[in-house]
Amino acid sequence: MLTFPNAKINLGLLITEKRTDGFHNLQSCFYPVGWTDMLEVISAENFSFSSSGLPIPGNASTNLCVRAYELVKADFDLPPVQMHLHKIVPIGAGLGGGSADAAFALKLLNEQFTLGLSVSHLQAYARKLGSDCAFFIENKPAYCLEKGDVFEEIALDLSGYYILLVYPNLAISTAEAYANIRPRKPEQSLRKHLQEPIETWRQTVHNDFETSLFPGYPVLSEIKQQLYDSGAVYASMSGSGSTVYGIFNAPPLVPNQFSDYNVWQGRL
Ligand SMILES: C[C@](O)(CO)[C@H](O)COP(=O)(O)OP(=O)(O)OC[C@H]1O[C@@H](n2ccc(N)nc2=O)[C@H](O)[C@@H]1O
Ligand SMILES: Nc1ncnc2c1ncn2[C@@H]1O[C@H](COP(=O)(O)OP(=O)(O)OP(=O)(O)O)[C@@H](O)[C@H]1O
Repeated sequence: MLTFPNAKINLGLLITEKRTDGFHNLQSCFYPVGWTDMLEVISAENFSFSSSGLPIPGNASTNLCVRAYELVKADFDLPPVQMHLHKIVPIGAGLGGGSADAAFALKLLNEQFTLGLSVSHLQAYARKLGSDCAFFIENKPAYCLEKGDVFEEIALDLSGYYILLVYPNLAISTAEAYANIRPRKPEQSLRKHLQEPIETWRQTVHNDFETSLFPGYPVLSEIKQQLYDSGAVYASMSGSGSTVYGIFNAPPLVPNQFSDYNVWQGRL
């Protein structure tokens, strides 16, 4: 069976407090985007995992797809499988790519081997693999709280808009980005701002990681400015970086300045 784990963007991201478990509570709207990896799982004599496309740092045995398989296998009599991941979504990019691979592996195993796992059961497995993972089980726009793994409905429909994602070939580790952040209680409601017209977001919808990362990586604020100069109605860094995205009313022309970067554009 073949599946296409997609990326996400964060529309606003407030880091509100450090938790006693070392993680941080946040508020953000997660929104799926169409930049995808490819993951194939077929039954086999022995278990194996391979990957192609972008090189994935670390040992294959710790790949999140393998960890997803092992997690389910601990509870179910899963047969051996051959897993192949073709990695396209940049890594250390704030796009949740690894988390999507893990969540889609869980969903695929559930379907392929008719395990009968419910959405909440799949989300419980996903939470064990990473904070961003649970979002990708339902994979629909959601207002996220706590570690980013507790969801509230949000009526937000950006279909009709276009997005340009710009990864400046700069991997930022999520753990390091969090280590340099100063949490703060929100003064205004992100949820309320997101319900207002997108043209107002430039003034009201912020990603707290921009404050801590932009001074050290000026290329990020340059890309954001170039996106606005190219006509974006809203532009921001996603997650803990380094991808910066712009949302447009019409398909954008990719500025020449981005020719050395890994870019993706499509409809929202
Ligand atoms: C920045 C975001 O992408 C926003 O959507 C996520 O919060 C990151 O989620 P993720 O990549 O799934 O992160 P995890 O793999 O769970 O954690 C990586 C590291 O990031 C830090 N971390 C992550 C999530 C969170 N809510 N608080 C944290 O402090 C922790 O140091 C953790 O060890
Ligand atoms: N399937 C996978 N895809 C990407 N990275 C993976 C995967 N499995 C394990 N990893 C490990 O996770 C690390 C990347 O984690 P990190 O959270 O920084 O990036 P990400 O998954 O691209 O998403 P984000 O930047 O949004 O958190 C890689 O360096 C790699 O060691």
